[in-house]
Amino acid sequence: MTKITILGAGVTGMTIASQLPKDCEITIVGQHLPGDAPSKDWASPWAAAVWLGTHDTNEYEQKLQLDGLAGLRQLAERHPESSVRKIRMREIMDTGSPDQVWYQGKVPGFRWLSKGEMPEASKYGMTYETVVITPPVFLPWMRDRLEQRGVQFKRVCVGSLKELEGLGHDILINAAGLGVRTLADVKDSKVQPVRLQSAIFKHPTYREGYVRRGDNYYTTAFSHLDGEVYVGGVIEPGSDDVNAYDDKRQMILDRAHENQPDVFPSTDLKKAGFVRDHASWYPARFRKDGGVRVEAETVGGQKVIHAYGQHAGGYTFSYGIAWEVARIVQSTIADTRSLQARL
Ligand SMILES: Cc1cc2nc3c(=O)[nH]c(=O)nc-3n(C[C@H](O)[C@H](O)[C@H](O)COP(=O)(O)OP(=O)(O)OC[C@H]3O[C@@H](n4cnc5c(N)ncnc54)[C@H](O)[C@@H]3O)c2cc1C
Repeated sequence: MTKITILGAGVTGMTIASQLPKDCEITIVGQHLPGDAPSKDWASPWAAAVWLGTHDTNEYEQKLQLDGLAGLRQLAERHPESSVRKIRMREIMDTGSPDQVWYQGKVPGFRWLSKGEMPEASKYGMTYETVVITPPVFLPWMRDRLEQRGVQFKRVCVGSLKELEGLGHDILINAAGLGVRTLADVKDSKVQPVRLQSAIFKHPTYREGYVRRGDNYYTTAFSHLDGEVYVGGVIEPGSDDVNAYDDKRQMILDRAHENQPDVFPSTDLKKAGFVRDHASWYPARFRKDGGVRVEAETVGGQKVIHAYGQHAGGYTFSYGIAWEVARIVQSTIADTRSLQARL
């Protein structure tokens, strides 16, 4: 039986574990595990979390994202208790051109918006069916399912991949998110934190997703289909500051009001149903720095498969990365077997 250790118990590590061959013995190790008290030292519990096509991506990353949507849609259909649910998204673009929308015609229910469906100043827009996830439900649900199928979880904090060697695995999967910056034998400084301040509002009837993008701004309103709406946001690449600031909170509501006055009729936080701040960071490896990294490498004698760097898209890329890693694992096992057969 092939022994596999996965470093990282976020959405990336766990989705990978869920897609590995049944005859593998899998242990997930991490400093933070699903079910822990809330901590802002990892990203997965703090995602918005919707499938949203990342615009600045290459063909390979686009495939990973489409596979991500396919996997999440299957969960929505077969396991609604996972919190994954289908939702309609509306994207309004004040920048770029329609030919940059690589997912046109590739995601369910895609259609361009008519002029009358968009603000006058906008260039173009689209709507399609996507998914929304509630991380505090999804992460423990996935952990439970994996444990029921024999996957072990261990709390471990390491300074390098080398420190995991003693676990005796055949393959080590590195899904450590921002941790890859500091692991001594990875030290990928191209991965950086991106701070995102958003806010949660109560809204009993709003049940869709909305995004408006411009050159230097973006605004979002994602219903979680449970009476709460995630309203974003202020993005600051390079910062891991998890504090929420008054002026930014007000700016978020002002923009929501400007874009969807029917949903957010007041710019008064109390009247608008403000519930709480939502400020955290996600690990990103931008396209110019190589983008998402899914590849095998031998590190200090260990067979390692890296899986990290997916912009604001750990959920968007989840099953895409998991299927790609599973494919690399299968071919690594096949190579090892044929090598053994020749000896
Ligand atoms: C406000 C916000 C909104 C977002 N919205 C979306 C969205 O709508 N859609 C979407 O797809 N994504 C979204 N994201 C991004 C998403 O949250 C991340 O891409 C995703 O969570 C990354 O998951 P991960 O498993 O790779 O890393 P993480 O969740 O950070 O997990 C890393 C794991 O590695 C472990 N680890 C790291 N270093 C070490 C070490 N040295 N020793 C031991 N363990 C270690 C950690 O303890 C943890 O278990 C959002 C993020 C934020 C903050």
